[in-house]
Amino acid sequence: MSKAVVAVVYHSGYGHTARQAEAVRYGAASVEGVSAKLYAVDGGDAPWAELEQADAIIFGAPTYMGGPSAQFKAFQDATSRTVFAAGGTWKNKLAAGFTNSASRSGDKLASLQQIAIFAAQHGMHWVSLGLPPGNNSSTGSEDDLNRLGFFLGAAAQSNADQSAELAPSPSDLRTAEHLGARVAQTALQFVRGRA
Ligand SMILES: Cc1cc2nc3c(=O)[nH]c(=O)nc-3n(C[C@H](O)[C@H](O)[C@H](O)COP(=O)(O)O)c2cc1C
Repeated sequence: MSKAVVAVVYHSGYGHTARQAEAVRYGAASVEGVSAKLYAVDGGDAPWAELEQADAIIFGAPTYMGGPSAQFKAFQDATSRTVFAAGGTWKNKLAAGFTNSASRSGDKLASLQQIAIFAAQHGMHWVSLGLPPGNNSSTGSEDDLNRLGFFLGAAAQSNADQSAELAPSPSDLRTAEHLGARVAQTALQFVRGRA
């Protein structure tokens, strides 16, 4: 049976989004037949050849000032030359996104939208979160999966006064794992369907 490769590319300034990224990778790797690898970026350098081997790329960044961090944006901008102008080498790969910030909203949606548009510019197929919103009823709680109620990708919230050992919350990390697993399962369907 064919196997699928999932890459998780992220930036994290202070470690919180790194924990979310590791949860995404863990979820993807939990799917049999899938290998998943983390790639931290901090500007315009990235392991381009390795990313080209991936069947799916999951992008993640902290939300800074209402959008993906500048370091992640520099990575995105670099793909104009290394991926787009190089022949559109990410076309027809799967894509998904995640973001983390201090406020429950914190304008995270703007970051996910920006990442989804970026994926579309590369001709990638966007995979949504695929979970109902949690914590939106009288019986809901902060422990619910997708407690922040996003559809486009996985969201996490890290209290501004807590270190990355304490935040994001366990429910946000489980939500991130779910996204990784969903992308991995979809990648297997694509890889095996093409085979
Ligand atoms: C420059 C900067 C801008 C920020 N802007 C936002 C924001 O727009 N919304 C928000 O909720 N949190 C904002 N934050 C808080 C971060 O998103 C939050 O601390 C996050 O956990 C950082 O993730 P990291 O440790 O992976 O860098 C900002 C933090 C910094 C340093």
